[in-house]
Amino acid sequence: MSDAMLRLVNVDKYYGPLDHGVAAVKNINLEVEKGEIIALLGSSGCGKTSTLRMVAGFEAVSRGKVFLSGREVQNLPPVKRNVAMAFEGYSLYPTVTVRDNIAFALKAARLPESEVTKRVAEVSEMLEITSILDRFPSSISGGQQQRASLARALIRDADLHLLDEPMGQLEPQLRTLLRGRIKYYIKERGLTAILVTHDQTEANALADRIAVMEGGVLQQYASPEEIKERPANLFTGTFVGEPPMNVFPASVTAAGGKLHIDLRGDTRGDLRAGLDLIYAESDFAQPVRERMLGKRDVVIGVRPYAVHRAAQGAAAQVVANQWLGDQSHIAASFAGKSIVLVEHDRAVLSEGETIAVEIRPNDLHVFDAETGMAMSHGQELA
Ligand SMILES: Nc1ncnc2c1ncn2[C@@H]1O[C@H](COP(=O)(O)OP(=O)(O)OP(=O)(O)O)[C@@H](O)[C@H]1O
Repeated sequence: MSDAMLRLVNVDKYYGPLDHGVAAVKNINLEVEKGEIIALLGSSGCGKTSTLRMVAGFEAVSRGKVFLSGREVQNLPPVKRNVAMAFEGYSLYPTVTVRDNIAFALKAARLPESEVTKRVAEVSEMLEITSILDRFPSSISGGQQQRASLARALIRDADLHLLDEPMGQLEPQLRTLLRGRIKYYIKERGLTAILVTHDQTEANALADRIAVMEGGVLQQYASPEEIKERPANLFTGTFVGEPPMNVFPASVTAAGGKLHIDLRGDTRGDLRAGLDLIYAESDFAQPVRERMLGKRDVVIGVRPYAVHRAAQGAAAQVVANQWLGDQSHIAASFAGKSIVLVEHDRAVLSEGETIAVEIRPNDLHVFDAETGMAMSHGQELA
């Protein structure tokens, strides 16, 4: 057996009868090593909170096993699992001050007074709540309550820290500041944490590995870089990355030493239909080429920052050009759909202007149109 801090083995969650109720989590397998920060990332209803609550013990596991620090815990109540939690709605005790709320677990564990004082000061400074320590929960804002609740969880010695949207109520500037500090705090103390978020920037900034979920199914579990560079399927490819990956249904054929990637246009509206991207066969490594040719229907994906304007490119008409202060986002009609380009300089382009865009072989992600699974990334097989 591995010595992972947390191990989920074939875990299902049904609300209602097994196999017939609402299937919120389907056959999840996940391992978290000691000292790791993991983000459960996905859109609303994908099952991330249900997963976290099963680990905490607030929701019963319908099927499968949960191991924490080597112990099988799925039948143990939350207090027996040695996990610390900051959950939305997991409220502070209203009758004691913020300071006593934060210190509660340490006092219960009979830590020396000086140690409690030191730790409360550290975590409060880190989360910018020192000035409200003597207030009662009812007299502080939602964002302050959230930080107090986070402090109460982070201060604890526990095998695992579970944080459900811990910064959901904070304004963007504060979130950005605290993200870095929370990561440092967790890493410095060697804590192991699972964070639930629907915010990919937060997941990328905080997590060592991201578990991307959709429809109750774990889609990919990998480092932020790996997920960006080698998305396991079309869902992960288009869900992670901002702006999202451009995707085009296509078919691939070879003739006369050339590889034709025929992007099938969407012929509705006044967008142009279809476009044939032509490459030399030798532009692609043989295994990649063979895999592409072996499938009738594929989906081609290319990240917005990998779409370049070039003298010899395929025609696209600019629909919008936005300067965001540090990069330009250009949307253009292309191959009967639209394509987005990101450029680091301020692009001087007006609506309706024709540009030529180039998509390099090394930047192509190819997915199986039928299953959505990745087939290749650039010159490597998936
Ligand atoms: N108590 C419940 N009873 C019945 N169905 C539930 C219950 N809690 C959650 N669900 C359903 O289970 C699925 C997964 O919900 P879950 O809360 O785990 O998703 P989530 O990804 O955390 O979403 P959010 O970000 O909106 O909290 C959803 O379809 C949801 O409607």
